[in-house]
Formats: sequence, structure tokens, C-alpha cells
Amino acid sequence: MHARLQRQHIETVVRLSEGRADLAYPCREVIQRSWQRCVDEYRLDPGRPRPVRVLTRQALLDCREPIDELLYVARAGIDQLHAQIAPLGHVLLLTDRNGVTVDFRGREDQDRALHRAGLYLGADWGERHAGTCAVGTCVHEGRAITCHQREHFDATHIALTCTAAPIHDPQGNVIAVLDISALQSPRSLQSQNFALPLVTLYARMIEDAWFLHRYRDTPVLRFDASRSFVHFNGRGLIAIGEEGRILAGNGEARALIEAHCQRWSPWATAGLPAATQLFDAELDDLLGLAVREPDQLRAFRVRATGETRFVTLIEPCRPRAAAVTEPVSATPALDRLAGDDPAMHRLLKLARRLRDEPVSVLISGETGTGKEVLARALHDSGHRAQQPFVAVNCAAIPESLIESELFGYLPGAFTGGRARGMRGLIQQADGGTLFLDEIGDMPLALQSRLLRVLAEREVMPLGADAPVRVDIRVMTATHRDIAALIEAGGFREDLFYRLNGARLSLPPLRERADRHFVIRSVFEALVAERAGRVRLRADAMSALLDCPWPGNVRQLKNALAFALATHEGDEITVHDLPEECRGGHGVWPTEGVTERRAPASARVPASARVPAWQAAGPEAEALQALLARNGWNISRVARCLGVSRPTVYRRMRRFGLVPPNRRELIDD
Ligand SMILES: Nc1ncnc2c1ncn2[C@@H]1O[C@H](COP(=O)(O)OP(=O)(O)OP(=O)(O)O)[C@@H](O)[C@H]1O
Repeated sequence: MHARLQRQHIETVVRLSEGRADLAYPCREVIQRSWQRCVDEYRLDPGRPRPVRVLTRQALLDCREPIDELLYVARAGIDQLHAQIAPLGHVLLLTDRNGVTVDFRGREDQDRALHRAGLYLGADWGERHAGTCAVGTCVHEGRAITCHQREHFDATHIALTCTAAPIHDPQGNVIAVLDISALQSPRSLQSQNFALPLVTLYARMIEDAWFLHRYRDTPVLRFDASRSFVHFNGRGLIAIGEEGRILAGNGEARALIEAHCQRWSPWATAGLPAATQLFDAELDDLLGLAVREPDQLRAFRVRATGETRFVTLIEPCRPRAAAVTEPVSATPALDRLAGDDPAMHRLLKLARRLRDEPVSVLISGETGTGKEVLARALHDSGHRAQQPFVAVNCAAIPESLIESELFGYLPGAFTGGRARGMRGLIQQADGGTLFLDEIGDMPLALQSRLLRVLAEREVMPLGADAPVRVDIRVMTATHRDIAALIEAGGFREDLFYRLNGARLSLPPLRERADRHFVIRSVFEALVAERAGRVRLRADAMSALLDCPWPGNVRQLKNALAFALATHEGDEITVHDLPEECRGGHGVWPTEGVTERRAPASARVPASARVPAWQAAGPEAEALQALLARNGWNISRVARCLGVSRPTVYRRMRRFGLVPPNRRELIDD
């Protein structure tokens, strides 16, 4: 059946391209023109159908690079459009201006069929190779187009229905093409009537998002014929430079500028008019729109046409001082911990209120979400900031040592102890904050003693006969379900209530809306620790944004440290990232497997393990080397690193580093 249709199709194309009308197949003019080009210009032979050309991995990366930042800006639009068309059986392609597919959203259940049809990454849908098709013909015509089934030139593609719309840069050149395609569809072209306006709408949204991104440091006038639409969907955008000079405009604005140039032809040669020549306005009127007008908009007359446009002003972004100019220090204060994530905002608002309150704070969150960082920031922003912050990882200290570590002991209190005795960590925190990490791992017997410390505010060192008063603020953290532990009899309920004076729950990184901010902050902090300037390229940023981060900020930090340690030159690209973080960005689809990028949250379960490379990352290797050099003497290593011994234990545990002889773990 398909072979017969293909034969019929080839005959039709041959007849029409030879100028012989085929009344049985009424062909649209735009399609006919393209078929003619395929035969006359590109020398394609309709009698020899061929599958779509696919670029090599390197060639695809080269095509991706110039528009990588656009892909990053376009992500939300691409995902939204895909969510709408996927239930209708369509897939989505974004190609560069030559028709090479640089981004793709497909369907898992159609992998093989999509692959065979050329609907996947790296496929070249330029008219020159693929013949008449939505993408290629859209690029040639410079406008949105549907290419339905037998309108395709090449008989290989006649089952497909495709609709593509161009995406223009602020200068009006096509920079990319947005396409939706389906392997099967009803015969009639009308069945695809929904596609053209939908793809055109999203192409325009992406175009405008790109425009606003490109001119984010410049005042932009946004205008519309409707007063009520201008703020949220003003169709025209004009970026203005010094003295109101127009730097660029989107499609709507370019139409106004063209009308202006036609009316006053000298403009056509003298370049772009100023905004005050386009609109009947003073520059002050335009630049003052945001502050002077009650609803931040005003009507102006378009000089060339006499029509009215409602104009508003989008002021240039002022970079957040913390995110851009100020490197994040090792212990970020509360304000530096988040960008615009709503859950983090709520959390930090509460944390600010708790700064100087004498309540115990329990911080929960998956591993690596920054529980200790939050505890330290809370400490640093309160009145105890100048006093010690002592972090204890209850899971990292061997059970036999935890009591003496926490409570300390007097000389001769037990065999094996230091001759001079030891001040416990609780006492070391006197005046400041005691941060008990992994509190769920605290042995039951010690829970009772800790409860006494909290209730009485005094500590009884081992071997002492009188308690010592302590003034500490206690913060605890856990990634375990304490309620379940209490239920199972592994945790004292009364202690839990003491510790849980206030609860701060850190969201996992993959759920944070401010991932961009976190990536930037962590990167800048790491760069600040090293000499030299390094840039995080947009393709690396896109990959990092897509990563599911089961190990949260710690994993992110390690991935960036890895990239900084191994990259060459002055920028980090997607290829410098550990393989686990590249997702679809650096990975070439294997035979029969179509590249797809589902939303991060859908791909990796929350419980997914931290990848193996992390254990072998540079941080782990460096620690292992340092431990070996110091004969596994933890105190010495802690001094070298400028951290506490529990921190060294914690890191060892995290990286799975086990000393060759456990006895050597006892400090000197
Ligand atoms: N906002 C942040 N900015 C910079 N680095 C951060 C931030 N949050 C966390 N980190 C880094 O991520 C790593 C993990 O942070 P932290 O130890 O606070 O996590 P955690 O939730 O306490 O982990 P665990 O559950 O394993 O104890 C640390 O190296 C820390 O410096």
C-alpha cells in the first residue's frame, strides 16, 4: 500500500515539476514552487527517495553552539508547546536556520519509528537535502508553513505531517525554526488547521523571550493597539539606546519602522529612526513611563500611520549584587542562599525571624541540600555570630566515641583517653551554636543525656562530679523520617519536641525554581577560590539546569569542581561536565534510540543514588591523598584543612574512605 502511494507520489512530483498539470492532485502554489526548486536548483531526483541526512555528533555540536543560548531561553516555550501537542500524537523539533535539528521532544513509545522517519536530533531538514518539507520550505519562504503528507517532495516522507514557523533574531533574520510533526494524521490538510497558529504563536513567544534576553540591559518599549493587553502581551518590542536611538525591534515593531521608512524615504537610507520620531513623544515621556504614569503606560500616536499605540517601558535588569558581583563565601549568609524560589523564600523569611529567637531549629532535607550551610548562615546572621559554631555529625563519629566527643571527660576518666582530659563539643560551642547533623543516628542512650543538657542547660563531662553550665543554641538536621523513627522506638519523642522548636525544610535542588541562581553562585564561589577567570558557557548551563541532581547542591558543587579541575581554556562547556550531568546535551543518540529530554523531575526518581564518579571526584581524591600523607591522623588533616575533626569524619564517610587500620583513627 505504502509502496503504491510512493510510486503515485513520484509520478505526481515528476509531472508537476515538468510543468505538466496533475488535476488529480491540486497542489498549493508554495509547494509547487518548492518542488520546482528541488528539481531545478538542488538537482534532487524524485525517483530516488532517500532518508533524511543525519549529521555526525561533532557537526551537530557545531550547529548547536551558535544558538545554544537561544535554546536555553526557549526551553520553557518548547516544553509548554510539547505538553500541548504530545497528546495529539505530535513531536517537536527545533532546528537551526539551516534546518538541522538541534533540540527535540519525542515520544518514548515511538522511538524507532521516529528515528526511521528522521524525527530526531541531528536530522537535517534543509530543503536542499530533504526536499520540500515544513522546516526547509519555511526557511526558504521566511514564513510559517504546513507540509502535509504528499506535499513532501521526497516519497520517504509522505506519511508525515509537519508544521514549522521561523524564529527571528532582533534584526529580523531567521535564526531557528520551530516545528511540530506527526507520523500519522488524517488525509485532509484541514485536519492540521490547529497547527499553524499554534506553532506561530510559540515561535513569536520564543522570539520575544530571546529579544528581551538579548536586550535585558537596555530600556525596551513594549506596545500594543490594546490598552488592556500591553502589559502582559504587548506585541511590539523596541530596544532603545542613547538619545532614544532604536537598536532593534521585533516583527511588530519592524512593521512600524518599515511604514516610517516608506513614508519618509530618507530614513530608508539613513538607518533606523529614533523612538521619538516613530512615536509622537519626547524621550523623557518614554523613559519616564515606568515611574510617572499611574498604570505605567501611555497612548502615543504613530507618526507614520496616525494610529494609536499604548506604550509601556521595560526597564533594564540590574544584576542582583549577590548573584553577579559578589562571590559567595564558604558560609553564605541567609540572603545569599536563594534566588527567586518560592519555597526558599518562605523558608528564609522564617529563618530571618528565628535568627535571635532562643528556639531549637530542626532542618530537614535530602542529603546535600545545604542543611549545614543553612545552619551556619542562621548562626552567622544572629547575635551569636562572633561565638563558635560547632558542627557534629552524629553518623560519622563511632558510637564508642560519641559520648566523650560530645560531653568531654576529665583526666583519667577512662582508659585510652587523653591524659589532660578533653573539653567536649557541647562545651566548645558555649556561647554559640551546636549543630547536630544526622541527629537520627544519635544512639538512644545519648539521646537521654542530650535531653538533660537541653533541659538543664548544663553538661556533665565523663568523670566529673559537678555539671558545667553551658549557653548553647542547638540546631539539628536530618534527612531521615524522625516520626517513623519515633514510631519504631529508635528516637525519643520528648527529645524530638525539644529539638523541633521550629522546622526548616530545604527543597531538593531539582525542585527549586532558582536553579540558575544556585548554579551561578556555586560556580562563582569555586572560581573565586582559584586564580584566573573562567566562564560557564550556555550549553553547560543548559545541561546543569536539566540535571536531576540526586545529590543536590553537593553534587552540583562536585560537578563544577570536576569541570574546573579538568577543563582547558577559559570556559567550561558541556563536555567538561561529568558525563552524568550532560543529559541529552552532550550525548549522541545510539542506533535506534531517539534523543529525548523529559523534564528533570520525571527522569530520575528522588531516591536515585549519587553517581559513582562523585566518590571518585577530585574532592575525594584530594582528601584520600591528604589522609595518606598524614598517616590517617584525623586531627592533623583537620588542621591542614582548617575544619573540625567531625567534618573530616563526615567527608570520609561521604566519600567512602576507610582507613587501612581503624585504630589509627584515634587522635593523637
Ligand atoms: N547555597 C550554597 N552555596 C554554595 N554552596 C553550597 C550551598 N548549599 C550547599 N552548598 C555546598 O554543598 C555541599 C553540601 O552542603 P551541606 O553539607 O550543607 O549539605 P547537607 O544537607 O548538610 O548534607 P548532608 O545531609 O550530607 O549532611 C557543601 O560543600 C556546601 O558548601
